[in-house]
Amino acid sequence: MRSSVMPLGPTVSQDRVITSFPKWYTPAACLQLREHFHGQVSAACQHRNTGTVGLKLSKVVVVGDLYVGKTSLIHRFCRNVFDRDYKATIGVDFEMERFEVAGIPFSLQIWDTAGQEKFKCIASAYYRGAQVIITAFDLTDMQTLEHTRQWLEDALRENEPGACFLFLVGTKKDLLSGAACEQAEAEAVRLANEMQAEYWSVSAKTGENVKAFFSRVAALAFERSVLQDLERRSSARPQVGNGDVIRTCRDGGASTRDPGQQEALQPRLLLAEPASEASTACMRVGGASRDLEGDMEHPPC
Ligand SMILES: Nc1nc2c(ncn2[C@@H]2O[C@H](COP(=O)(O)OP(=O)(O)OP(=O)(O)O)[C@@H](O)[C@H]2O)c(=O)[nH]1
Ligand SMILES: [Mg+2]
Repeated sequence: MRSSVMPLGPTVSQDRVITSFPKWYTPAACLQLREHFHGQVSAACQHRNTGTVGLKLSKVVVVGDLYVGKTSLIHRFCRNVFDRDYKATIGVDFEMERFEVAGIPFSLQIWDTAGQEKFKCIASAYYRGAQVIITAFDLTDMQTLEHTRQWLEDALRENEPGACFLFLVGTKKDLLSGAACEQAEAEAVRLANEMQAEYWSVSAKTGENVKAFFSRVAALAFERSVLQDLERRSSARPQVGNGDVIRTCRDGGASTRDPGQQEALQPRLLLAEPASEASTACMRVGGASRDLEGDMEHPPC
C-alpha cells in the first residue's frame, strides 16, 4: 500500500538530512554494524511507501545523574549553544527536532529529565512510550557511570521489554586526556555491553560527536518505525486461502539489540494502532505539555 499522505511543511536544515546510515562510535559496543539501511526500509523510502512514519514522532528520553550534562547535550544539538553555568532541570523539558531520513520527514521528541532526586517522581512519569532511552554519565566522575544501571532500570520499568533502543553516553569528553579517557571509555563499553546499549563519548562544550550521535539515534529510530509500520500494514491485511478467512498471530515480544529487525520478523496483527505518547504531537501550552491528538493535559513541569 502506498502512503497517501506525505506531510507538507518547511524543509529541514541541511545538517538534519540523513542519506546514508550513520556509523556507530565504537564497534565494541554498538546496536548494529550495518552501514546501510535495511533493504525493506530503503525500498519503502524509494517508493514513498512509509505509511504514517513521516507524520510521527519518536520519543527519546534522556536520564542520568544531576550535573552530568544532559541539558547541555540536548541544547548543543538542538540550539547549538553551550552554557557554562549550571541551571538544574526542574522536572522535565523537551525539544522537537526535525530530520529528513532517506527522503522521508521524521521527528525526534527529546525529553530532558531532571537528575535531582527531588524531581525524580515528576520525571519518571514521562518515561513511558520511549523508543530510545539515553543514559548519560560524566566521563570525569565514574560514580555517575555506576548510577546509570539504576537510571536505566527505572526507565525500562515503564516500557515494554525489547521496545527501546538503549544508549550509554559519556559526557564532557573535552575534560579528559588520552589515557584517562581511554580507561573511562573501556569501563563504559563493558557496562554498555552488559546493558545491551550502544556507547558514545561526547562533548557539549566543543560539540564533538554530538551531531553524529543524534543522527545515529534518528536513523535507528526511523528504521525501526518504518519496519514496524510495514509489518503492521502487511499483518493487518486479511489473508484468504486454504479455508482460512483471516489469519491472526500474537506478539512474540522477545528482547533484542535491534528490536526493529526482530519485530519485522515476528508476525502480529494490530487492527488499530495503540495510542502511544510518542505518536502524539505535544506542545507547551502555558507551562503545561498538551497532547494535540488526545487533548490530554500533562502536569506542568
Ligand atoms: N567542560 C564541559 N562541561 C560541561 C559539558 N556538558 C555540561 N557541562 C557543564 O556541566 C554542568 C551541568 O550541566 P547540565 O547540562 O546542566 O547537567 P544536567 O545533567 O542537565 O543536570 P540536571 O538538570 O540537574 O539533571 C554545567 O555547568 C555545564 O556547563 C561538557 O561537555 N564539557
Ligand atoms: Mg538538566
